[in-house]
Amino acid sequence: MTAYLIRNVSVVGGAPTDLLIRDGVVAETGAGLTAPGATVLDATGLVALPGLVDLHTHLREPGREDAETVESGSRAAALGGYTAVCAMANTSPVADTAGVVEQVWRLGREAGLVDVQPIGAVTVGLAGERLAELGAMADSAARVRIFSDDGHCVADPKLMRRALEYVKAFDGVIAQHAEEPRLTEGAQMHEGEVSTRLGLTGWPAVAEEAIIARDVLLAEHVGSRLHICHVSTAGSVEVLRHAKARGVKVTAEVTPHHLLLTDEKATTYDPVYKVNPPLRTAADVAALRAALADGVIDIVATDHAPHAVEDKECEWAYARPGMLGLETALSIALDVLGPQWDLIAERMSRAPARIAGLDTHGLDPAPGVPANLTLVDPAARRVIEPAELASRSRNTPYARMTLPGRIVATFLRGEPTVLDGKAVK
Ligand SMILES: NC(=O)N[C@@H](CC(=O)O)C(=O)O
Ligand SMILES: [Zn+2]
Ligand SMILES: [Zn+2]
Repeated sequence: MTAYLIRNVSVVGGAPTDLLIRDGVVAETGAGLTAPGATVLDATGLVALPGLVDLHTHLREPGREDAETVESGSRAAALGGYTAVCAMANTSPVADTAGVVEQVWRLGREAGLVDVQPIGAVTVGLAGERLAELGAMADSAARVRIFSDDGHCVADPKLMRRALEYVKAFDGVIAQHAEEPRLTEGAQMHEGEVSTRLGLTGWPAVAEEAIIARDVLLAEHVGSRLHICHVSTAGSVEVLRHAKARGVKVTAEVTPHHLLLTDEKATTYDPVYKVNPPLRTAADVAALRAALADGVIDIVATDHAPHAVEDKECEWAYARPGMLGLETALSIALDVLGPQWDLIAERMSRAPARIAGLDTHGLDPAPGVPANLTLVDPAARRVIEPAELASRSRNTPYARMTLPGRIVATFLRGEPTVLDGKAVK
């Protein structure tokens, strides 16, 4: 194993120091380190963060390998500064058995670019009718702890209650895609002034807020852990604030796109802006940013949702919802939050690692800590070229935008997965 001596790096925004990485861990830190035989990286001006952890990634394998594979998604993740991703269960077949979650887990290990932690489905086939074999997935080699029907809402309150009760035994968590389906039939975009103007069927904020309100009450009743996927409205933030004040064990995520973009984008009719939940109003964006700063929203999660060209470059009504996220998330966070490195480390690495129970991730670089980390150049600016992305898909809403920050290197257990901004394998 090669040792790496990273010189003059700011650890989570602190004063420049050296980091020696050896045998998979951070061996030493301090000014003026020497290490004969180590590969030296001059990191002057760079910031070291604990490797980013994404709680919400769609890898599309098995089933839609044309849109993404575990390997291509892992490479996109590493290039985005991630060392671990949680892979959503809405694959084909659905990840609702020990067999499928073990397959995804093994493919992740073989790719070896990030740790891929499979998420298991809550219900068989995501159909919302019968609970999947949650215990078998938890006991499998993949050690599943997060369960989600993402893409669909667990709409039946009785099933949701039973799922929450079931995962309590092994400290699991149910990650809910909060969407009351009866309120979003035929929905194409956020219900509001813009949808009225465009004559498109709306997806009202209350469809999200009603499910979150119900589920925080259920989680409180049962005493289980609940996680809310892709929170998108100001009203949801108020429900979560209330629940957290009562001590409910609820955590919540916001996506980079909901922190930056609004429903005005729909006026272009470009389906790249079609996403679920939909882009909301500027007032929602402001409330989400404030909630991320004050902790009512715990984490940024990408909801990286690759789609093949034919599913995206068509009429708005026929396009699949979803956007790429892994390769641009840190840049959007930098744009939105500025260089608040401790906050970025907390919301994009430490807190998601805690929620997922990934105890070798989300740890600030310090002696003895597993060397899962990323080096960011905050001064760099880059133009997003869809054709240059490592993802197999091209549906980024940031095409040709100039964004701040660049991932220079990523280390997974002491081995570089990215060097000089390029994937090592
Ligand atoms: N976010 C999306 O718009 N799409 C996701 C599903 C989901 O996250 O709900 C997908 O799988 O494509
Ligand atoms: Zn979802
Ligand atoms: Zn999703």
